[in-house]
Amino acid sequence: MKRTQSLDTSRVTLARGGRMLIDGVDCSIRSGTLTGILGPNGAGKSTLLHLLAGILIPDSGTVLLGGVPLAGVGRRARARRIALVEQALPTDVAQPVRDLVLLGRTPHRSLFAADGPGDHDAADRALQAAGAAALADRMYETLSGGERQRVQLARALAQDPSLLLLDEPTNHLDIGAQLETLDLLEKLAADGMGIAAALHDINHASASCSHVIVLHRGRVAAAGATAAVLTPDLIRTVYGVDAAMVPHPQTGRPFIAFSQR
Ligand SMILES: Nc1ncnc2c1ncn2[C@@H]1O[C@H](COP(=O)(O)OP(=O)(O)OP(=O)(O)O)[C@@H](O)[C@H]1O
Repeated sequence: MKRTQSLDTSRVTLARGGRMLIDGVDCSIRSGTLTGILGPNGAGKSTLLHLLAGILIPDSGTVLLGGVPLAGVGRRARARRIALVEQALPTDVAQPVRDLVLLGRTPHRSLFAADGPGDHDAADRALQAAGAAALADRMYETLSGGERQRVQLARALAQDPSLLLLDEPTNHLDIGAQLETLDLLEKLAADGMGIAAALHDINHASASCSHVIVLHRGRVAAAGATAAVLTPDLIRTVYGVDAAMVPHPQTGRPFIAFSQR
């Protein structure tokens, strides 16, 4: 079981070029939950993830890690608790996959120490969990987009974080790999990790996320338990499309059929 951990934002704002990208956002990511961050293109999903990861500093408001201002947590201490898988994956990394995944262990080692057996075990477990074990000896730059996605997830898991932030983690993946990834995220959350994932596929959120935060033009349009938040009204307001909900024939969870208004 992971150490209990939380990320909270309180009235967080960020402006760029005279525009509010994030405008007074309050949100919470809790241990043991898988939270989908939803919203149309440009709504602020990636920006919010970067604020939660401490990569961007808010203009006003606070981000709290376990109740402590994130701004005061050092980089290594932060990296021991929070891992981020970015949307734009690097392509020009001339490195074997195993070495790249081992980089996830850096925050856990003393500054100039070499990788120990524990680090190699953690990297192997992460590669296995992310479905990337067969890629361990490949050069990263020769991988396909979907293979890179798995390897970056493995690097983040090797970091052994309490909080995992992912920007469109099913991007580039075929349907089988998408479902495997969502299943893995659900299992990690059930095991105590706090996970937030920006998702475009609302049905992925409906099927897998315990909670959702729906952003619209940099603000929270709605947040809470997934089934309560994802209503046809909300979807119409935020995405401008009609939505009909039916129970999924296998899981019983809401399945959403979309149509243009
Ligand atoms: N450095 C910047 N300067 C100016 N505008 C920016 C900057 N970074 C992001 N933006 C704008 O902020 C808005 C939010 O961007 P963000 O990437 O967070 O959206 P998103 O919800 O992740 O979008 P998508 O679904 O398209 O990935 C967009 O309109 C984007 O153009």
